Amino acid sequence: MGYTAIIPAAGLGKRMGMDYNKVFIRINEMAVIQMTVSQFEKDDHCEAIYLAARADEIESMNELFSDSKKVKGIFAGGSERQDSIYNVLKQIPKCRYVMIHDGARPFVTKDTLDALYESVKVDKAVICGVNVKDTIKIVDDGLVTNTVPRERLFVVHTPQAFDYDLILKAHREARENQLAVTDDAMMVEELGRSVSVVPSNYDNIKITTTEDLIIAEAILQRGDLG
Ligand SMILES: Nc1ccn([C@@H]2O[C@H](COP(=O)(O)OP(=O)(O)OP(=O)(O)O)[C@@H](O)[C@H]2O)c(=O)n1
Ligand SMILES: O=P(O)(O)OC[C@@H](O)[C@@H](O)[C@@H](O)CO
Repeated sequence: MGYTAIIPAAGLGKRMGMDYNKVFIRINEMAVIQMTVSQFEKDDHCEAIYLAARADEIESMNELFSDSKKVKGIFAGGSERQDSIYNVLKQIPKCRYVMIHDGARPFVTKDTLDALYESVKVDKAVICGVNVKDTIKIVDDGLVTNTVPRERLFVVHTPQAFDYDLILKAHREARENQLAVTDDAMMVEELGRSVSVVPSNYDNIKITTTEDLIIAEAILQRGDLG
């Protein structure tokens, strides 16, 4: 038994400042979204991939993945990331486990996918991330009010892996309660359910601003992505 991947790619990429969606930016001839999807194509545990795309980009997305054996559906996204994911979740065939992964994170590795997959079979809700490298302070009106002990601080990445029934319920309740979230695990936390954590790595960046494109080129040039 494997998992189904849900990849939201229906954003605007406003912070990238380009006049098109950042997931279509090509680095070394390959669009970011193609790189992201290829990491799941290579993973034997991944049984199917579903994407969320902006309504006017579904056709281009279909063309990009017309030869894919695993991309089984591309659905219209919504106005927020969580709307895009819900729209996919409610339309896909019921499955045991899902991994939800940003279309804009092309460097997820097999190690991270394996750690999430092994853990979700036991824990039902699992995220990945890395330790904070910098000192973190709370600043109010330009003044430091607190320095937060960083040992317990974690930078959260995707994929996030869930039991399908649990994440569907979490999304439904979040919608009912108009809960705005920045990741999927927050909705599971809101249900009072525990969420476990496995390591990601510092390469698993989200392509968000132009600086990230320079890092992305460097990672690709290194040529050792797992
Ligand atoms: N309504 C939305 C918003 C975001 N996403 C996707 O969610 C992922 C992570 O979101 P983020 O980096 O915030 O992307 P954008 O919303 O495109 O970026 P920005 O906030 O700069 O516009 C991206 O792959 C993006 O395409 C989505 O599917 N639907
Ligand atoms: O807050 P942003 O819009 O940059 O990103 C939202 C999510 O994609 C992001 O929080 C997850 O990738 C987990 O970090």
